[in-house]
Amino acid sequence: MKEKVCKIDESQKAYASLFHCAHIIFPWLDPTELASISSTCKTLNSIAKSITTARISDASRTFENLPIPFVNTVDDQPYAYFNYTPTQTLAFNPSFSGRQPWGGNRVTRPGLFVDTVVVRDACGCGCERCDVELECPCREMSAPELSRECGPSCKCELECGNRLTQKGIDVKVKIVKDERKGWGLFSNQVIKQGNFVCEYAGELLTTKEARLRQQTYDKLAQGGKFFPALLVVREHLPSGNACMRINIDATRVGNFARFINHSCDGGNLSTVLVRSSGALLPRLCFFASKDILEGEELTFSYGDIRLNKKGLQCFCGSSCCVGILPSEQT
Ligand SMILES: C[S@@+](CC[C@H](N)C(=O)[O-])C[C@H]1O[C@@H](n2cnc3c(N)ncnc32)[C@H](O)[C@@H]1O
Repeated sequence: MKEKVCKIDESQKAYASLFHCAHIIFPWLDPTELASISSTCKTLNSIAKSITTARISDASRTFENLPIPFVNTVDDQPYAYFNYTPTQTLAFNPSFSGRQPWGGNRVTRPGLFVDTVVVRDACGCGCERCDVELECPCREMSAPELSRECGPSCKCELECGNRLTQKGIDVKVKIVKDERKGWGLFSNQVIKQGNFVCEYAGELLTTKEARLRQQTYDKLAQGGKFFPALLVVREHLPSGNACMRINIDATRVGNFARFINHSCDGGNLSTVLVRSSGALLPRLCFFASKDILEGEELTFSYGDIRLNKKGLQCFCGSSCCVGILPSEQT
């Protein structure tokens, strides 16, 4: 009798260890791995299900202030899988296959991402309260589509009134699947014209690397199942000549802005390059260009140039739709 009790203890211990290990390991698995391991036994299946439910409920892995849920009523893909960064990051090696835990009980920053690339000894402001000090030098605007905020070289902290785009998301959004456009970003509340929506975060690439990746992405996108998110931003001089080019690739590593689809009518978002004092590069930020209703899709124009006349078909549905997505020489 005594021996039997011991045996039960042992198997209970083994079961508890399996349960414990699964909770640690499963958040690191990709959807295919999770699906195959969940078919092995009932317990693992229920742990995998709880991970999937948590992933569906928040694309941002709690990196953002508000959860960003996935909604899919068109097929059985519950969520899109990618690595998350809330702000821009240096490029990873092309062979990078990094993973982040997602959907577990504990969320820890995996140390995968670098902070803002700063300029050492750059000038910043010395204000105590930039929102009341009108003379704050960081406030000056250099162009209508370029805004300036306080940054890493300033004395003020994140609570400063002149760091609007650095505090993360402040509006409710969701990611909804469409049969033809793939996932898209939708508002989950009314958003007033002029409100900050989000930054476009991803890997910062050299132009050489951007061109290489674009070639690969173009081929993969032909199949209709791959959605690249490489954005090229050009900063222009008043003369109209481009003076700086930034390549942001949110395909493998990015934030929820990677789900914003194109609209030929310009959509309801405008892009602004935001420079912050002491940061080497500006960040691309989206603001509401008009009042946006709850449930409306958030879109912007990917550009006007369509070099590839046989490019991907556009399904924006606007009255001025050109029929193909913008494409230009990267
Ligand atoms: C930045 S991603 C947008 C999110 C993407 N729909 C997804 O599922 O991940 C850009 C890609 O989405 C698709 N896309 C964006 N706007 C579209 C549109 N108006 N019509 C058709 N496809 C679109 C194209 O495949 C494009 O390369």
